[in-house]
Amino acid sequence: MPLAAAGQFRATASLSQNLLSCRNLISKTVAAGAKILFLPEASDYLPISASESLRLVKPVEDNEFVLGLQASAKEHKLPICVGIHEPVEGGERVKNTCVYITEEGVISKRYQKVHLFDVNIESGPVLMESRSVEPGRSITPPFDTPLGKLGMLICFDLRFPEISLQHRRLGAQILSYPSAFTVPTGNAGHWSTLLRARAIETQSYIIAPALVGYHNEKRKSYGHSMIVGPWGEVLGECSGIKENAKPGEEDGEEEICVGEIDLGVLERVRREMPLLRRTDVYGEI
Ligand SMILES: O=C(O)CNC(=O)[C@H](CS)NC(=O)CCC(=O)C(=O)O
Repeated sequence: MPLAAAGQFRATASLSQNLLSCRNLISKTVAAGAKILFLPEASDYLPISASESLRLVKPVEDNEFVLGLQASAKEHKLPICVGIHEPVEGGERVKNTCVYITEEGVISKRYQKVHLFDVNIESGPVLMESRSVEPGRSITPPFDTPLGKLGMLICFDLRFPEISLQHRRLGAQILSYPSAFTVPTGNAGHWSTLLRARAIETQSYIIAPALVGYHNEKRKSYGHSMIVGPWGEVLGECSGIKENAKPGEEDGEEEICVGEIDLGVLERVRREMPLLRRTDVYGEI
């Protein structure tokens, strides 16, 4: 059965350093024999502020990180699905997107994050993503990949079951959630609980590559990249941020986890437990 890989690393504001980390993840993916590599949200750079993001953002044609990944995808005939930033024309904000790079090294699909992470939690985190990011307005319908039909979502989208159910209705078999999950929400169990819930209720494979460790003085991520099967079982998981991690330390090793994507298992789960909606009772959600 074909394997999917989810890659995990500690992104910084350096595109060239992040490319080196991702190239290392590509080598590990090729060595493991996996057929697609999924990389986290904001793999190109994790900015310390909105102004740094505006300074670093470039169209994909000029983005050394994306161009580097495209070359590697082509070299290894390895499709790569990766979270990046893209400019908004004449705007003061950027797009938080996920692009699918084919084994020919071509960007064939793109999704712009629809739900933005604006939170103010007393015990942390305080993040206002909408200050620097323009929200997307549409779903990218599920499309064919060597592993099955893929629906692309991003991080905070994970908390909104409606969008994943819509992907299922449109034919998705695999949902990807490239992420940079915060440590407090991860520690509260939200990450693994929500990923497994989305897998169980959509009866789909969930692939969730995540950033890990300290990105700068102010920002750190939870890690625990995960691949979950349509029965809710965790097929592969990376390690989490170290308990005593400090900014600037090499606390986020590059790591992949893999999972077998077996569409026969998926069809069986869907056949054995049909989830027929009672929209006559509660309407289409
Ligand atoms: O685009 C960038 O620069 C990076 N983007 C992110 O890190 C985003 C927005 S701040 N992070 C999340 O959505 C975390 C959600 C989360 O942690 C939760 O739902 O609990």
